[in-house]
Amino acid sequence: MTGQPLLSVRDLAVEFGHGPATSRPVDGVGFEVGEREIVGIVGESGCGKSLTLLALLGLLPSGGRVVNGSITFGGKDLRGADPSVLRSLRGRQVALIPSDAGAALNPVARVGKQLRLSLRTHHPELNAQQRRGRALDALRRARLARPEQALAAYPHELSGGMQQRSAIALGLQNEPQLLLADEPTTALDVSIQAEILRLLVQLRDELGTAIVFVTHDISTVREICDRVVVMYAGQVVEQGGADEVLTSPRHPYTAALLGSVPPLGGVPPEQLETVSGMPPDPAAWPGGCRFQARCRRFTELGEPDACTSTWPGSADGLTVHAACHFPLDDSPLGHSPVEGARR
Ligand SMILES: Nc1ncnc2c1ncn2[C@@H]1O[C@H](COP(=O)(O)OP(=O)(O)OP(=O)(O)O)[C@@H](O)[C@H]1O
Repeated sequence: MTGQPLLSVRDLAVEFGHGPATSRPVDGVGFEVGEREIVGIVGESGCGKSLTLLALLGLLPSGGRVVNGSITFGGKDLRGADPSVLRSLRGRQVALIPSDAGAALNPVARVGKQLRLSLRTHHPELNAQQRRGRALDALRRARLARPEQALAAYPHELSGGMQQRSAIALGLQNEPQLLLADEPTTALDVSIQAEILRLLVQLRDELGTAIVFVTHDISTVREICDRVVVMYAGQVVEQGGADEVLTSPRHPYTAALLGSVPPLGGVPPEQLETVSGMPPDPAAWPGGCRFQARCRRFTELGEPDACTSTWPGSADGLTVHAACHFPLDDSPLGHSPVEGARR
């Protein structure tokens, strides 16, 4: 990344509950997103990916609060920002696309009306005809085959893929600088998933929108992301260029995650690796490295004290190399010394 990042997150922490019932599912997350960059946040279910995105926009679920860290977007501090500032930012400069397009679209309003309403909020200077034109353009840009028809349709009259394209059109029609996409393809068929991923890359190329793409599926990161942030148990354990991290992972967790997907372009092995065991509980994080209980390298090295006593990441959460006391060397992936158990 050259120059100032568009988005900079440092040491972000989110808590729920109080007293002994306090949990901290996001605990010291740091990463940056440059202009026009596609950054993938990847990790198993429950590692804190969605909460990280929601915290950026001040949209945490009830009871959730940001208790530490900084969020800077376009040079402005978002953590301390007034709710009205965040409201005007959302949909205009930053758009959020959830995994379930149904959640982004109002089921009782025609798609065209929803697009026009959002335009009216963010571009009051446009007249009705201009709004209709812009809405149609947004649907065309999202590659909806029959945009006029989609404009007049209720969401339930559209297929899952068309709904997701409409949600993308809604998110991108105000040409935001940053798009936050939370598992935008999980609810879709595999062939449609690939089309939506291609669409996101095309839109970045056409509009210059930076994208933070959240997924538990590391193979989609391979396809579209410039950089990758690997999260485990509320923390960033590794981040860097997607090619570098995915071909030469340094954190045993990244290597184990990669063992659970077929090799790119290669013949899938008879059995995929999986990461054995369960992640720890956000209400009772273990000391030291949180991956230790599932890490084969920890066992192979005779359970070194460092792993149980000290967090190996950086203090501001911006772990560029692996947050591991005994990272893997730079040998290309193939036979990682740390693999999950066989299924
Ligand atoms: N409303 C809530 N109240 C309390 N804890 C919550 C709440 N929402 C989420 N959590 C906790 O935060 C953890 C992280 O949730 P988050 O949704 O960010 O995970 P994720 O990595 O996005 O998972 P997934 O891939 O399944 O969406 C969860 O495991 C859960 O323990």
